[in-house]
Amino acid sequence: MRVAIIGGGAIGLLFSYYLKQEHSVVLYVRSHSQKMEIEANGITVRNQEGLFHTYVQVKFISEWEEDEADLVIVCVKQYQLESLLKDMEFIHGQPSLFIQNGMAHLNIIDRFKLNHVYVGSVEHGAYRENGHTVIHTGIGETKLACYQGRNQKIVNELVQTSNPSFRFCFVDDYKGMLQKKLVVNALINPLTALLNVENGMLIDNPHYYQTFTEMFTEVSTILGLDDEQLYFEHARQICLNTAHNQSSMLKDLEAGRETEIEAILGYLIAEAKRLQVEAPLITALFHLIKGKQLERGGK
Ligand SMILES: NC(=O)C1=CN([C@@H]2O[C@H](COP(=O)(O)OP(=O)(O)OC[C@H]3O[C@@H](n4cnc5c(N)ncnc54)[C@H](OP(=O)(O)O)[C@@H]3O)[C@@H](O)[C@H]2O)C=CC1
Ligand SMILES: CC(C)(CO)C(=O)C(=O)O
Repeated sequence: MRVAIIGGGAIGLLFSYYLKQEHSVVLYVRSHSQKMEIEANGITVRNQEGLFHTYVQVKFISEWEEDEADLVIVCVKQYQLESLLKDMEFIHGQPSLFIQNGMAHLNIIDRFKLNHVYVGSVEHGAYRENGHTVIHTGIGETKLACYQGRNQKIVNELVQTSNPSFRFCFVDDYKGMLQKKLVVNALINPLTALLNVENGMLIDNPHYYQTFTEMFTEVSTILGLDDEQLYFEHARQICLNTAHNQSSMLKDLEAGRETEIEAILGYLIAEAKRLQVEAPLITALFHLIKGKQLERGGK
């Protein structure tokens, strides 16, 4: 399959490396220096087993040619999506997979009226060390679901990608899949970022855990979750499994980057308003994260 990957960040590099093993991959980046770096060094992945390299074709996003891919995997952050889709009208007709955390990207996708859309929930952990190196910190799987249109052949080709360190699995219910990840990110990311603690501390410290459970009550009410216990246990378990990780939001704040707070709590607050449900705790956390971003020179 011909796969186009947009964005050479942590996830874009990770997907490029693993998918290159079985597919034809073109990685689209926007900076000249990153293009040169990848052309010179290839892509390097570091995981528990060592350092691995591969070479992929790399192009500027401005060099996109129509019908160049069977599947476009969009690996930019949620807050970068709108301007990408505005600039790249030509990808609108192509089967595309969006892997952003949170659920706010669905509103953006809806506005652009794309034809064949898959959404994904990435359970890997990764961060970019430099323009061509990604550290694969946690091996999980990528869940895929159909959002608009359906081309089972494309999904099957990904599901059949056989590397045990990079599995895909198809799920029927896109909403349940995204909500499950949203609950995890809503409970873990803002609290760890504000408290400056590793994920496991939210369970170990009884005061933080109390807040974690109160946040869950608010999130669950907004999302109207049926099987509350299942969602709560899932989030608690991820916290334990990633006990020594720093959440992506904590890392973003520390590095002075914009966070994905709008995609996570911003989405939930908008839902709460729409449903006329009170959400004082997550609203406070939302503003505290926005405040921290401002303090560090962001928006
Ligand atoms: N990292 C992780 O472990 C996980 C991430 N995710 C999700 O994956 C998404 C991507 O995350 P991550 O890879 O960490 O983020 P990064 O910030 O590392 O990567 C985003 C990349 O997109 C590039 N980009 C932005 N706009 C454009 C554009 N118009 N054209 C071309 N490239 C563009 C950026 O380029 P530049 O470098 O030039 O700014 C950057 O390299 C997020 O939404 C996140 O929620 C989900 C699960 C785990
Ligand atoms: C699962 C978790 C919370 C792991 O840190 C994550 O997805 C993130 O940090 O964004």
